[in-house]
Amino acid sequence: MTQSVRWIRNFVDGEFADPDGPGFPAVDPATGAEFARVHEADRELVHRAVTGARAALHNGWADTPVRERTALLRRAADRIEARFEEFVAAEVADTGKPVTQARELDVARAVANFRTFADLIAAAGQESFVTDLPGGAQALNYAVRKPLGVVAVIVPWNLPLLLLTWKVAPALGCGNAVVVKPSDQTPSTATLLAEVLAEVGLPAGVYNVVHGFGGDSAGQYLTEHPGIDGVTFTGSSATGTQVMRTVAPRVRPVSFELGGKNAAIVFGDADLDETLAGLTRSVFANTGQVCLCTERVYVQRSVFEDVAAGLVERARGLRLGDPSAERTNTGPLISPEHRRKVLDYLALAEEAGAETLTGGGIPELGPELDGGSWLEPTLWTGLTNKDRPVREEIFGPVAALIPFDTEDEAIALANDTEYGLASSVWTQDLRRGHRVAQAMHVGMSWVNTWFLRDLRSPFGGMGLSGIGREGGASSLHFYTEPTNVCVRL
Ligand SMILES: NC(=O)c1ccc[n+]([C@@H]2O[C@H](COP(=O)([O-])OP(=O)(O)OC[C@H]3O[C@@H](n4cnc5c(N)ncnc54)[C@H](O)[C@@H]3O)[C@@H](O)[C@H]2O)c1
Ligand SMILES: O=C/C=C/C=C(\O)C(=O)O
Repeated sequence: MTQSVRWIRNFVDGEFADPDGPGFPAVDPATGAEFARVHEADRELVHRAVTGARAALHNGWADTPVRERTALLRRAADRIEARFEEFVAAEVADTGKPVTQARELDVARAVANFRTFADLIAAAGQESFVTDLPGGAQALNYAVRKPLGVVAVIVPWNLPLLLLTWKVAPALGCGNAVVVKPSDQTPSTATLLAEVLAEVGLPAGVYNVVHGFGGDSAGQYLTEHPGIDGVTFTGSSATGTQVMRTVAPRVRPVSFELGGKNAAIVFGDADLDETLAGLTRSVFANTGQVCLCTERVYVQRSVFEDVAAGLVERARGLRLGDPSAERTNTGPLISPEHRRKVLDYLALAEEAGAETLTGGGIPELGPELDGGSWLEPTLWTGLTNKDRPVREEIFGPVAALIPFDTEDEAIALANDTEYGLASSVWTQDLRRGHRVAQAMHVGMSWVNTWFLRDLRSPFGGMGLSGIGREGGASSLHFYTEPTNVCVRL
């Protein structure tokens, strides 16, 4: 008897939609096994999603009172909590990440994203000014913010639910309708979120999911659709360039969270244990597949050997294995193709004369897992800022350790990049911590910590790392259009 196939479905205009065709596989990166099929949205279904979203806006969603919208966001948070383990299982199946991380980061942040924006939107005021005119007259200037409209939401595969809800929560809370295009590699939680939003009463057409790929597929059909009022995109810088080119003719606003080549600077006075713990997270979290991850570690020469030895010890202590095991803290890369890309950088590093302090190969984890996209956590020395593995984003569990002597030299080395996303500075001299953190050409700079988040603060990067910011008022500004009214009194 043929085993029945489980399908991951599109969600359009309030209903699940199953276009004809073979679909594409949903694969568990930990084992390499296909566990479901995904219905691929065609151009017609994307068109239905965009036009249905527009209709939903005009059928009342855009005029829904703020308190109703924020109450719905809170219900969504509560419902995700009620179905927490379903979301964890879906995220682990798609990404192979450890169940402990999916619980503590990915799904927990989805709940926090909805609650944070419910609070922020409920409390948001409007800008207004009393304008003094010559002769004692006055005018009143006030801005009313209206929804941007139909927003294309395109997200990557590394933190699928976290990044999806980081966009959808403020977008819906501000009265927009969204058409979501998840990564083809991590389709599950976007569809599960569709169930939840329908359960909590979101009107049909306000949240839509179209599955597929980028170019010549759902991603491109969506961004080139004339019915889109804006695009919020998180992904690689190269794709960001393509998306920007696609929407340019219609001058649509874009919010871009793109790639990075993030640096850490470790000064000789840093607290060694705290720094090693922080760097182990910043280099190897999510198997190095976090946009904020550190791939360049600049260490003051006086402590270089101690930091290198300590990081090697911690890298070797990471526990790769069955994602469902509580002891596992490191998963696979997302796919064989991505692992091939990271392995190519390992080869480039060897050619450039790197010394591999630890890792550099494919671990043997036993027959259950050897079909997965596993890679040993890897650290190099012997590279410089001129080498491609130090200049280009790798997006894997690898980092180059490079010595420096002076503060000015460290700042120059860290800023020597076309990216500008994140950095971390490790020192017990907090005046130096503030000074160096502010000298970084990045959107986010941490001191003696990493990836510590206040969701009200601006998140994002500059240069090749993106356009605009998300979080707090930054999100509310992107997902609304202000009209300033001036009344002569
Ligand atoms: N700055 C951030 O906050 C942040 C967060 C996570 C990941 N990222 C970046 O994302 C990258 C890894 O994710 P990825 O491999 O999924 O990125 P990607 O750019 O390949 O894909 C991202 C999304 O865009 C879609 N897409 C691809 N081509 C498209 C096109 N022409 N038109 C419309 N959509 C298209 C993909 O299907 C996917 O859903 C890394 O570069 C990482 O740095 C950045
Ligand atoms: O991989 C990128 C991580 C992005 C994280 C956030 O957008 C966040 O913490 O809000």
